Amino acid sequence: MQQLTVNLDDRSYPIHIGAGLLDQIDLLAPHIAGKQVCIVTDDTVAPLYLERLCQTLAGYSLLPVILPTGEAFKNWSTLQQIFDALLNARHDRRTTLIALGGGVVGDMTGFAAACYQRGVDFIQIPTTLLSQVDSSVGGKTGINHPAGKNMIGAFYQPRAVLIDTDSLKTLPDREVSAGLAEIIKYGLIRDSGFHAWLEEHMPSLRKLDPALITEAIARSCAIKAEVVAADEREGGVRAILNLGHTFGHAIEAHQGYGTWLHGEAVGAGMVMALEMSRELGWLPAEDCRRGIDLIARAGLPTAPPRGMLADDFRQLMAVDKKVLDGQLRLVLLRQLGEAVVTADFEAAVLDGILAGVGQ
Ligand SMILES: NC(=O)c1ccc[n+]([C@@H]2O[C@H](COP(=O)([O-])OP(=O)(O)OC[C@H]3O[C@@H](n4cnc5c(N)ncnc54)[C@H](O)[C@@H]3O)[C@@H](O)[C@H]2O)c1
Ligand SMILES: O=C(O)C(=O)C[C@@H](O)[C@H](O)[C@H](O)COP(=O)(O)O
Ligand SMILES: [Zn+2]
Repeated sequence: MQQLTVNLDDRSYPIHIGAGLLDQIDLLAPHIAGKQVCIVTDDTVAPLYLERLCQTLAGYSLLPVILPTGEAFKNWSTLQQIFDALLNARHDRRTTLIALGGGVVGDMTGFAAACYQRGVDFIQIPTTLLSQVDSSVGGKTGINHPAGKNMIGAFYQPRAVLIDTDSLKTLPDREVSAGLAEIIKYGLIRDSGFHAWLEEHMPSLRKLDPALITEAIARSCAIKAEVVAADEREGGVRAILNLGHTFGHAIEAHQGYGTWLHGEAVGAGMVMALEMSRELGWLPAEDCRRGIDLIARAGLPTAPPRGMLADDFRQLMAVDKKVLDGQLRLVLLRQLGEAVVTADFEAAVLDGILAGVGQ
């Protein structure tokens, strides 16, 4: 088992990574203050892992809450189901919420924990590759709005993150590719050596080779933990974790949440960001080609959906959370492994990128 730490002073927390961790009560118990535990999951993950987690937590008073699966349900009415269950079962301020599932369950459980009785503890047990390398770490929680992704939420850190790599065995290939999008992101924004390592091992990573995927998870979590520790509430550098997301979130909202997976939209969005960085004369053409090749080799889309027009992008990108005083800011690359967050680009270059969409 490996352990990393997200360093945030008195709110620091461990990330445990290994096989079979779902059975290890000693990793969970230190982070559960009271007797009440509410396990939030979805109706795909529940039949796979809920029973096992309940057995691990047999000494506690357990309240399972099973939400409908998918991005389309990351909204107010699903969130309300969590509050209803907690109130009906008289959970008090010492309750601990546990998110057992992918990023949708994690984001909603974290937001519920941030709001319930003005804040209770929560633990992340991520079960998708994407949630293991990204969403379970860093404390961004929230729900979608029809007008834009993750528009309502809070920064609220978990007490611990427990990554059981065995849970990946049941993950569909399409979800593996979606997770690889965020892994590729880390190399592109922060670590060219990691990018080269991913180029070398992509076929085995897609097959979830146990040693390699564990290393990819640990390296990804280490980068995310470092960026979050430097800038918890995205006042500056944390925004580099948004590479491809301004385009990607627009794709998700335009297509209808859940039609394109988050990771797929980020894959296509990163291609747009890479191409824009090259067109600005910042990113060498060879680096751009390598980035796009790796995204394609991960089984991800490299172009936005047909039929999504430049104006669709413009409208949805205008509500991106990085927009300040009406000015769009994008995450772009100077070279492989070095990202910048900037509004300082020629509008014509973005026009050129958007002129190519819709075909
Ligand atoms: N908070 C953050 O920092 C952050 C970072 C990245 C993404 N996100 C959010 O995370 C969400 C995407 O997360 P996701 O890709 O995990 O999607 P998801 O939660 O929808 O899970 C994907 C699918 O896999 C299923 N599943 C989960 N674990 C499984 C397993 N072990 N075996 C089989 N099936 C399993 C789920 O039921 C679902 O159908 C988006 O809403 C995105 O905005 C948040
Ligand atoms: O943790 C972050 O910061 C990220 O930006 C990680 C992203 O992968 C993730 O999709 C996040 O939810 C996007 O945040 P948002 O603030 O753009 O909604
Ligand atoms: Zn993301």
